[in-house]
Amino acid sequence: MSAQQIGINLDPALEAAAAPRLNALVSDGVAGRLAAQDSTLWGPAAEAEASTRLSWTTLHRTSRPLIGEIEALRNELRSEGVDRVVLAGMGGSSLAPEVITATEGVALTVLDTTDPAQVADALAGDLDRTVLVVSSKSGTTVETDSHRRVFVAAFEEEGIDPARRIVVVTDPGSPLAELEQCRKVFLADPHVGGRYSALTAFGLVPAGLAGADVARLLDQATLVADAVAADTRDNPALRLGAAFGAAHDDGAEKLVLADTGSGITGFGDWAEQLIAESTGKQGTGLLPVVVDAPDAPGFGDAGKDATPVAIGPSTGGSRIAAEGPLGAQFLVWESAVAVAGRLLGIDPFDQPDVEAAKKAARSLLDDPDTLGATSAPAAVVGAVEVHASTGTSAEGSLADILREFTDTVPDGGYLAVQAYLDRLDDASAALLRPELAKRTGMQTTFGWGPRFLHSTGQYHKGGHQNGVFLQITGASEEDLQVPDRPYTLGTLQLAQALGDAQVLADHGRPVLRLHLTDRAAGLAEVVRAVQELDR
Ligand SMILES: O=P(O)(O)OC[C@H]1O[C@](O)(CO)[C@@H](O)[C@@H]1O
Repeated sequence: MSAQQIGINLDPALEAAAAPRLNALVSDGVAGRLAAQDSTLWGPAAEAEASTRLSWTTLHRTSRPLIGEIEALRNELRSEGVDRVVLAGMGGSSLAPEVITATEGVALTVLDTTDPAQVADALAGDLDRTVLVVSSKSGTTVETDSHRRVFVAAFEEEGIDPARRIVVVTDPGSPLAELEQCRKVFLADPHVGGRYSALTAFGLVPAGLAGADVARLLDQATLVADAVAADTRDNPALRLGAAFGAAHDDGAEKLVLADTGSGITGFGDWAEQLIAESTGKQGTGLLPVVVDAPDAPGFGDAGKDATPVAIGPSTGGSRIAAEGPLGAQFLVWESAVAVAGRLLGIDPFDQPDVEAAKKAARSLLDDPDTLGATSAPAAVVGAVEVHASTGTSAEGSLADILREFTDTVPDGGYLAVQAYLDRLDDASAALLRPELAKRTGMQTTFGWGPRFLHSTGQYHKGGHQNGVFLQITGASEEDLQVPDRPYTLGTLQLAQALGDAQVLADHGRPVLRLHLTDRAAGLAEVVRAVQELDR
């Protein structure tokens, strides 16, 4: 493979619009300065944060010693018959290993949910063969802490010593770094933020333990590293970053990502967090819209507010196409988003609005009565309870309610579907994205809660304030108590939905929550109602 194998193709109009930005980036020496970890690239306000966030530019070299350690532990575990890997981690602590293993066809069970049924499914796997990787940079993320607690209890119940079956990935100094009940702690480089951590221990340990060839990823990144560090007009990261900046400034702030035959599985979900959490702040940013394929609604028919981006070869509808192997794409996209941050005038390394939703969820958990009161429905239609925030109506049929609600999306705005459900058993909820996009003609995103809170959640609150939010929550047949905590997973899941809805409403954004009292029947009713909408 040569560096040329990572190609960024732009349509001629975007190429022309990006050219002045590309020239400025080259003459400012941005690529070389980024490779040298110059924290002044994003202005004085961002300098302190950036000075502890740039080690990702050299991970293709500095992560090498990890490979042997991972291999040794994998061999040890396998010799004990432990070959099923479950990963507990949110956002940057699970998205990279998920795409790495999916691309290689290697099995990895990812827990980035508080849905009781989805967690129960992971617990129902063969625990005799299971190792749990607990990944958290901060060591304090509530979802990951809950997963660890339920797995410790389940291991103990089966007579399995949790200290032999838990592997930790965390930053030095985090509470998890001190965890006694674990087999091994991998300390990651603390000078890399979660969404830039694909080639640190956060990406490599779970993927490598599951059986992925992680050395190859580092090789792929190495082959493109010189091109990414070069202050030249054909630098793929500068080209991609300049195109993002030009598209944004032209009003096409949404990046519609579709795989066009890249050979990578699920790259959009990883890129979604990188783009949204890095750029969606101070009322600006790039909104990633991940779609199933180039023929999905929103891609080929994108309007002036959106840029169709092919992951893989260009297609008729794409304006940007990024081709190359996964390890190279990680480095190119991380660099491009950092460059776009400079062009947009924001700090690409903080996530100032994520904390607000966490805080609101925490205070709801502290006061379960409020949780009960907030969940009284404004209307009930079959198996669907309707909860509307100020400014949205709960009158008429489900289709009427949805029609009136989607009409509140402003010109050039977007509709976000947020499903706090089981992404395996309730997978059909994802159909709502193409259905709504097709019938409303609006850019529509879809996210599983609480996973998206660590991804597009930052943009929703911090980015362009033109989103309208459709939450779907559902009753759980069985709930799971979180050991030594005063809440169940189901309560936590609801508090997360209500907490985020509260913060969105505080930002003046319309929120409609549909609660499914019977998940299958309720989902079918919602899909039917959406199908009654027309443009
Ligand atoms: O690794 P941690 O500290 O558990 O955090 C998980 C995720 O939560 C966030 O900090 C904020 O949502 C992400 O940036 C990060 O990837």
